[in-house]
Amino acid sequence: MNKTDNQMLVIFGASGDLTARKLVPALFNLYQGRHLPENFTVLGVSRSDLTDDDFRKKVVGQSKYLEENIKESDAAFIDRFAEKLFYEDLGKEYDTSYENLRKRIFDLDKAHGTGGNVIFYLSTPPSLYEIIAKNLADQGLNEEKRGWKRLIVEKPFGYSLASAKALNEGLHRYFKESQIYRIDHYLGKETVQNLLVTRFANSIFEPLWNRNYIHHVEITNAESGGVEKRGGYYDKSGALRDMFQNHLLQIVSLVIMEPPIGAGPDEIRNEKVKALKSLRIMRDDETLHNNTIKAQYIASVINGEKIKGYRDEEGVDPESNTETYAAIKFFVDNWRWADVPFYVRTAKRMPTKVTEVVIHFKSPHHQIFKDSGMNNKDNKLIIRIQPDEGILIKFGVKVPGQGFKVERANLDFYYSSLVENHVMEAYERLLLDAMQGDATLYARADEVEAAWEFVDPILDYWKNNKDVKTYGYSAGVWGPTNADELIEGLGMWRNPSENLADDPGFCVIC
Ligand SMILES: NC(=O)C1=CN([C@@H]2O[C@H](COP(=O)(O)OP(=O)(O)OC[C@H]3O[C@@H](n4cnc5c(N)ncnc54)[C@H](OP(=O)(O)O)[C@@H]3O)[C@@H](O)[C@H]2O)C=CC1
Ligand SMILES: O=C1O[C@H](COP(=O)(O)O)[C@@H](O)[C@H](O)[C@H]1O
Repeated sequence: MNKTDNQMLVIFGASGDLTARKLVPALFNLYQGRHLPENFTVLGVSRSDLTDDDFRKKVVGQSKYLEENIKESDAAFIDRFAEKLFYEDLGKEYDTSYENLRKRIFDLDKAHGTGGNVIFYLSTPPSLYEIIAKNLADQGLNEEKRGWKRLIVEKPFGYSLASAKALNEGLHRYFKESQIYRIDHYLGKETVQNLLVTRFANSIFEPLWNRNYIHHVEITNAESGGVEKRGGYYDKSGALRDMFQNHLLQIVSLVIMEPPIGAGPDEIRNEKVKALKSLRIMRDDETLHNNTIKAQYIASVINGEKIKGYRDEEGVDPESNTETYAAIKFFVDNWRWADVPFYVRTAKRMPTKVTEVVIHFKSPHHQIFKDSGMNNKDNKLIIRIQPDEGILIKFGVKVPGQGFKVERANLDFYYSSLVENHVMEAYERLLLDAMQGDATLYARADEVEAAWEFVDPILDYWKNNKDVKTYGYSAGVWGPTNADELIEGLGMWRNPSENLADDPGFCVIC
C-alpha cells in the first residue's frame, strides 16, 4: 500500500456545492476507512463569511450529504472528524487576502504537524484557476522547500483547445506539471479502471482486441435526469463539452490504447496520449455532417409526470440550441483500429441511467451454421461501467436436440458478487491517490489537449454552420430517431437494459 504523508488539504470554493456534496463526504469515508494520515487538516477557503464552526456545521453537522455515509454513528467520532476542518474567509476579492491565507496555513501546519505538505484543491469557477495559482505562487506557496505542494484542478479544463492550452500555460507558470492533478471523476470509477485490467491482465481478450476480430465499438452514456439546477452552466457547455471531451474520451482512450510497458502514471498516460492523438479528426463539413448528431430533450409526460423541456429549464436560454444529446461516429487511425467504426453517444433525459462499452465482434470467416439462427456479429463483450457494474459475454450455443439450431447465451460477471467491502466512490479514490502523489488516474496536460483537438472541429461546425439541426427528442426515449442513421448498416444502437442481468441471453432467434 502507498504511504500517505501527513498533510493539509486547502479547498478553494469551500462554501460551494461540490465541497459539500462530494469532497467532504469522500474525506469522511476516508476517515472512516482509516485512510487519512495521523496528522491531517482541511482548510476551507472562499469569500463567504463563515467561522470554523459554521463551516463544520454546514459540511458535517447539518449536511444532508453526509448522512448516508455515516456508518459509525458515534457522535464523538463525527466530532473528531469535524475538528479536522477549518475555514478561512478570503473576503470579497479572492486575489487580495493571500498573505493572511499563507499565515493561516503556516499556523495550522505548525499546530497540527502536517509537515509542510499541502494540496490546493481548486473547486471554484474555472475562470479563477490561474489567478489562484498565481496568488499562491506570489506567497511562495508553490515552493517545495519544506514539504511537497500539489494542485488539484476541477473540470471543466478549458472550453476549447485554445482555452485549455492557455490554462495549461497559465498553470505551468506557477506549478510544475508533476504538481498538477486534473480531475476526471470517471477515472476514479472502479469499472473504468477495470478496463485496463480486463485488457491487460488476461490473455483471452487482448489477442482479439483489434481490427481483425472487432467489427465496431459502441459506447453509451445515458442519464435519466435533466440539467437539474445547473442550467446556467450547462447551457454554455452542452453534452459534448460536459461529458464527451473528458469522461467519454477517457474511456475511449482506455479501450483503444496499446499495452503500456508498466502500470506507472507516465507509462499509462503516454499510451493514452498516443491513443487520443490517433483519433481521426473530422475536418470537412461533409464528414462532420455525416458523423455527428446533436439533439435536445423536449417536454413530455413520463408515467403521468410532466417533464420540462430543456429550453424551459431554469438558467437556460429559451431559444437555446445547446445539445443535451450528442452522438459521434469516428475512426482511429492506427495499425490496431484501421477501419473499425466507433459510435459514442451521451445524453440527458434518457429512459435510464447507464454507461456501457460494447465490443461487437466480427462474424466467423466461414459460417458453417449460417441457417441455424445465429446472426452475424452476435458475439459481444459488454462492459457495464454503471450501474449494475459487470461484464457480459454474448455467444452462441447449440439448442439441445436434432440439427444445429443456435441460441444466444450470456456469460456474466457482476462486481457485486466480488466485493463485500466498501467500494471507494470516485472522489474518495482520486483524493487518496493525490494525497499519495499518484497521478495515474489524473489527466495530463497533453491528454487534455489531444482530446480538445478532436472535439474542437465538431464544436466549431455545430456553432458556425446554420444547416446543423438540433433535433428534438421526448424526455424518456433513447434520443432522436435520426441517430440510428449514424449507425446505419448495423441495425441500431443497442438498447441497454436497466440491469445487466436482464440483458436478453437465452432467446431463440429463429
Ligand atoms: N457541483 C458539481 O457537481 C460539480 C462541479 N464541478 C466543478 O467544480 C467547481 C465548483 O463547482 P460547484 O461547487 O458546483 O460551484 P458553486 O457555484 O456551488 O461553488 C463555487 C465556489 O466558488 C466560490 N466562488 C464563486 N464565484 C466566485 C467568484 N466570482 N470569485 C471568487 N469565488 C467565487 C464560491 O464561494 P463564495 O461565493 O463564498 O466565494 C463557492 O465556494 C466548478 O469548476 C465546477 O465546474 C465539476 C463536476 C461536478
Ligand atoms: O461531470 C459530469 O458528470 C455527471 C455524471 O456523472 P456520473 O458519475 O453520475 O455518471 C453529469 O451529470 C454532469 O452533467 C457532468 O458535469
